[in-house]
Amino acid sequence: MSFSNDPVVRVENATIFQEDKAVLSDISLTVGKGEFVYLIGRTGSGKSSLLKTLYADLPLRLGQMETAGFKINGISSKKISQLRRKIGIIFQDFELLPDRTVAENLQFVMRATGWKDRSKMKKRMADVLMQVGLGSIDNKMPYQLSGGEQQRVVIARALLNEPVLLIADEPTGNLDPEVSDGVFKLFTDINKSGTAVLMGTHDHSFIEKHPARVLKCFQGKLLDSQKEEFDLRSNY
Ligand SMILES: Nc1ncnc2c1ncn2[C@@H]1O[C@H](COP(=O)(O)OP(=O)(O)OP(=O)(O)O)[C@@H](O)[C@H]1O
Repeated sequence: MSFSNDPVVRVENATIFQEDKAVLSDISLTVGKGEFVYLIGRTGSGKSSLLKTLYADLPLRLGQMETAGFKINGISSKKISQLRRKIGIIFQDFELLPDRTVAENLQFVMRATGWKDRSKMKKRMADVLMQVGLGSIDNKMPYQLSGGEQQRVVIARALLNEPVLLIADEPTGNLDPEVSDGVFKLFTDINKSGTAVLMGTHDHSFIEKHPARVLKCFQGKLLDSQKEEFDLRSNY
């Protein structure tokens, strides 16, 4: 049974693997409802591997993990679909279907997640596009949008089912600095409305502009600014 103030992420003594290699060993953490958490670390330190394990894209082989109330250990494919409805996942590459309009991209996810009523779908689409600062671009194709606009559509798509947690892996990595700032601010706005955000990033200027808890992958361990002091700016 899930209680409303349960953490959205709970990890106990987990080891994160890529094939047979332990990338992060014996890590434990919780992320509370509505928290904003950065995940940093040098390239190859294990950020994406940890995030992928949290959304059940990499198997969890050692330790305990729960994401949005779903036990990740031995999770079935049916439960993975249910989990993905409770969380939003955003990557560096915008990952829109290139041959479909914005509306069709959003409808595709809605149909796959059980929406049927056309007028409710239309309303929800308008709401999420408004939330990410996009007006009536429903009929545009992805190639007609800038990188920043495409990423906003991706974020809108992630918000369709009112996720309790957004997992973002380097979401501004392919954007110009000015555009990045706008997209980053969107994450802080979404967080203010109650959604927890776990964001992997190389952009340390965000941490200065919007200080929050920082997790750092470092030499096979996960450091946590709530528990210990470390250099937030350096990747080493
Ligand atoms: N598909 C894969 N198969 C095997 N090893 C992998 C795979 N993906 C990543 N790795 C290895 O796992 C380790 C952690 O990689 P990971 O992608 O999690 O790091 P990261 O911190 O997200 O890096 P970046 O900042 O470059 O995205 C690295 O040594 C990497 O080479």
